[in-house]
Amino acid sequence: MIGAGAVGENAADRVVQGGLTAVLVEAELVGGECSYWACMPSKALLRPGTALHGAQAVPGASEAVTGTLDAAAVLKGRDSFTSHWQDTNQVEWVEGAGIELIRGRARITGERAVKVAGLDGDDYALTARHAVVLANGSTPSQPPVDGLSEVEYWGTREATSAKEVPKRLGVLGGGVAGTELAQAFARLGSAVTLVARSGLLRNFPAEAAELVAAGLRADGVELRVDTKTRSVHRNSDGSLTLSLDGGDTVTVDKLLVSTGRRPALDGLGLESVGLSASDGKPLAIRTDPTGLVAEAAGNGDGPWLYAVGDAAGKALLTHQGKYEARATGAAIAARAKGELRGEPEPWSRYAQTADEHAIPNVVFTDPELANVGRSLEQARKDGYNASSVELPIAVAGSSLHAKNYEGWAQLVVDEDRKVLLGATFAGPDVAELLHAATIAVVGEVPLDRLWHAVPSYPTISEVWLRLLEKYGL
Ligand SMILES: Cc1cc2nc3c(=O)[nH]c(=O)nc-3n(C[C@H](O)[C@H](O)[C@H](O)COP(=O)(O)OP(=O)(O)OC[C@H]3O[C@@H](n4cnc5c(N)ncnc54)[C@H](O)[C@@H]3O)c2cc1C
Ligand SMILES: NC(=O)c1ccc[n+]([C@@H]2O[C@H](COP(=O)([O-])OP(=O)(O)OC[C@H]3O[C@@H](n4cnc5c(N)ncnc54)[C@H](O)[C@@H]3O)[C@@H](O)[C@H]2O)c1
Repeated sequence: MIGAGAVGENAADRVVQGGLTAVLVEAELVGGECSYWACMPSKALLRPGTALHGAQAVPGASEAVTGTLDAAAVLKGRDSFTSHWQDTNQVEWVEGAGIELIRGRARITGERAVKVAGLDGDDYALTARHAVVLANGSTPSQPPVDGLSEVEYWGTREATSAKEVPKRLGVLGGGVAGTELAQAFARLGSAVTLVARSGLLRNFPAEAAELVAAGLRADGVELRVDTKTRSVHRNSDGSLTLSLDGGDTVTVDKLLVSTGRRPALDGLGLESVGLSASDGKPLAIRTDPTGLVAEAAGNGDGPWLYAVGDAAGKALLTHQGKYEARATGAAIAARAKGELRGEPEPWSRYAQTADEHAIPNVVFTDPELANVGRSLEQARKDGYNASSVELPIAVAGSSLHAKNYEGWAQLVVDEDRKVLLGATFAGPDVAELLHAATIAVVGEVPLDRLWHAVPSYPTISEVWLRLLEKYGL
């Protein structure tokens, strides 16, 4: 396994559980991006603000919570969630799971052959008996903004590990990372301006994204959407000035650039197994449902090169990468034992079938945005005879949850089979509603049976009943 992030760890674990041996090669910290610079620290920065705002929205409790966030305590809590950027516990887990660890940077030198430049100064040449798995994550993209490469700016690593809260923070990019971190820092006390060349959270239904935008505005974030950033320059006092299309400028003390990520495929030696970039585009790979890399030399004769998680580029999310890793690890072990030949059955334990139908996504802003499966547009594009039903979330559970609760929900229905293709919820604390939708999509639960899944009264889940009623059940 090249890369000991959450995904590599899971692939190695499954392989060992399947009776094989596994070596994890890690160039930085065991646990990867999610543990130290992504999911965990960003959620640790967001959660205190959500808890405080949640209490402030409940009459009776709001009178008791009249202060603001303690930024120093929030940063301290974040430090604890990242184990102070030490991977001792994760290394213990790896050893306990019977997995070998080599610290160093790996590259592929041929079929089943990996060379590691060890952090101890030694080189290691490894030959896999069965498989090599790319689980080495993704790298941030740098947008083509004049002057950006000449100034110091924050990526998500610097933002999630920040030791201080900047007075003025600029955020470039209106995706998930930009939106979450803009709100986290606004609530910690920064004056935040978020510049997005298109809208905010464009991959989600507009009604849901608009609720998040309203939440950010309420926290004082200045949103400059549909605005291109032309250039950036550094001023003599160290601040940075962004020049926007239309002539406006924004001056900030720190600039976070969060304009997407792509699989980290450069410098991995993939050209040695016939995989190279063409037409001036970055190298891209395709994987089958077991994670097997298409067109890698030798994969046709005896499957050996797999990619999972961010490196595979199907879904840049920890939980989905770990799911891919479980399927791939199981497939490698089964192929080694001759229990699996060719492609596996969809929805079997060797196949990453949910990647095609049900990727759950939560944006941990306040309000939250939670989504699984296909949007109406995607469903129609993919050839489904799809319809949708949507509603504001206004049930007894939501009105009890917070004063002036505002939320929105949508179900996307396959009209031919009368099953759900997707669902979206936006509103305070809707993330926990998502798994019910994921189960309904993965289980292809017929709507007339879903009707019998009665939501408890008074919970926010009662919106399910309202949606099904509006659909006509
Ligand atoms: C700010 C932010 C917040 C996020 N929040 C969430 C969230 O809340 N929920 C969620 O599901 N996802 C979230 N994500 C996405 C999530 O972090 C990734 O999907 C996840 O980390 C991918 O795991 P991975 O194991 O594939 O890659 P990584 O975690 O990147 O691990 C890859 C590992 O490979 C190592 N490596 C790379 N190249 C080599 C090499 N040549 N040799 C040896 N080792 C190598 C790296 O050092 C790294 O440790 C967030 C991302 C960001 C940026
Ligand atoms: N809660 C979560 O699960 C969570 C949180 C943060 C990040 N992530 C994952 O990490 C990955 C990276 O996050 P992200 O927000 O950087 O990526 P993203 O793909 O979600 O958003 C990137 C944003 O940058 C914009 N952009 C791209 N090029 C630009 C340019 N040249 N100028 C201006 N804007 C530009 C895009 O329009 C988009 O709005 C995502 O794939 C996401 O799935 C997940």
